[in-house]
Amino acid sequence: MRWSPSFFSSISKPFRRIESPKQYARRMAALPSTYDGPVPIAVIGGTGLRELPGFTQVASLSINTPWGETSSPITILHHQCKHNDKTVAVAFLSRHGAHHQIAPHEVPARANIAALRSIGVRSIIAFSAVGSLQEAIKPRDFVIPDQIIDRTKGVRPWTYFEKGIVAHVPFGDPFDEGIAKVVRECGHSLEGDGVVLHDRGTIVCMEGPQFSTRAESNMYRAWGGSVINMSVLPEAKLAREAEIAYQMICMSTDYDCWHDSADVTVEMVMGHMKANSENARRFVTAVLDALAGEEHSELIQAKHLAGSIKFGVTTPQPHWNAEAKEKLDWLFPGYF
Ligand SMILES: CSC[C@H]1O[C@H](OP(=O)(O)O)[C@H](O)[C@@H]1O
Ligand SMILES: Nc1ncnc2[nH]cnc12
Repeated sequence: MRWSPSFFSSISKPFRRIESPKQYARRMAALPSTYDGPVPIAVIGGTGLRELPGFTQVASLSINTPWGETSSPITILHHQCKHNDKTVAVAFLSRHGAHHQIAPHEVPARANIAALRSIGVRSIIAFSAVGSLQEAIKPRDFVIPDQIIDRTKGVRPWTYFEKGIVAHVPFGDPFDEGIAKVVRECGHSLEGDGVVLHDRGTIVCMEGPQFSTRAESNMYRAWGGSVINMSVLPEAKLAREAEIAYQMICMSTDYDCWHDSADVTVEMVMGHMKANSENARRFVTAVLDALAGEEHSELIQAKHLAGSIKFGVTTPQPHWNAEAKEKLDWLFPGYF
């Protein structure tokens, strides 16, 4: 069997021994633990995407935030751009941990987003395995969602503004249209080459970890849902509060349970992820190539969001709780 670099590390190398936590820790420890250069873009990997093979790992950062530790070390990858031969640094974080040991409701999203911001990240491309709620969105199709319906149950911490400092941010368009436009162009450039892309869609974020009942699945369809996952929230809300441009790329892995075909199982999700791994790898590479272009330098710095949170804070500064302020100062150094 010929070996080829694979996007989904463990599942797509069935004959390779699964790396133990100790071996992973040793591999990470061998990398430098600091990185000096700018890192404006991050990729958050989800189910089946725990690393980004094919990119050179140059550092592994362990960042402890006021909201705890991140899901996994943040690896810094060097990416050689196709168009201008420029090398860009990209941060990578595995949402469910290096060994998929973190359940959707346990993901430390506040720590993840805060840590990424602390190293300079201002744009996030988040990957997710999703169930399809529409016949036209077939397993292995990609969807670039533009709306979200929140069906989480309030068990996940979802804001940085609490305990004495109140703020409200606009969330009418939960994803970043500027980044989405680039992502859609990249997806379309790969069409006809095995990639099928749906430009828009509403993603339902359910609590999990159990999949939906058939009645729920049918209700989400009646609401106009296109796809369903367990992880776009609170990630997208926290990114907005942190003034980070955020866009999710969804890959359909099943028809959820509303469909006549077999009910969704983890095996089904993993099977489709594995089968489409090369397309997903090409998609993310194309997006990173495009975003590295000079014409997108303001976009990836999220200049359009910079300073926006200041208009959302309703608590007058003299009344701020000292502990809450200390945490916010970590997120926004020198800002307030
Ligand atoms: C293993 S199926 C359910 C699981 O898959 C998705 O994960 P992610 O969004 O991180 O790719 C979904 O949200 C659930 O967490
Ligand atoms: N059917 C489904 N429901 C929720 N999350 C999912 N992730 C992948 N498939 C899913």
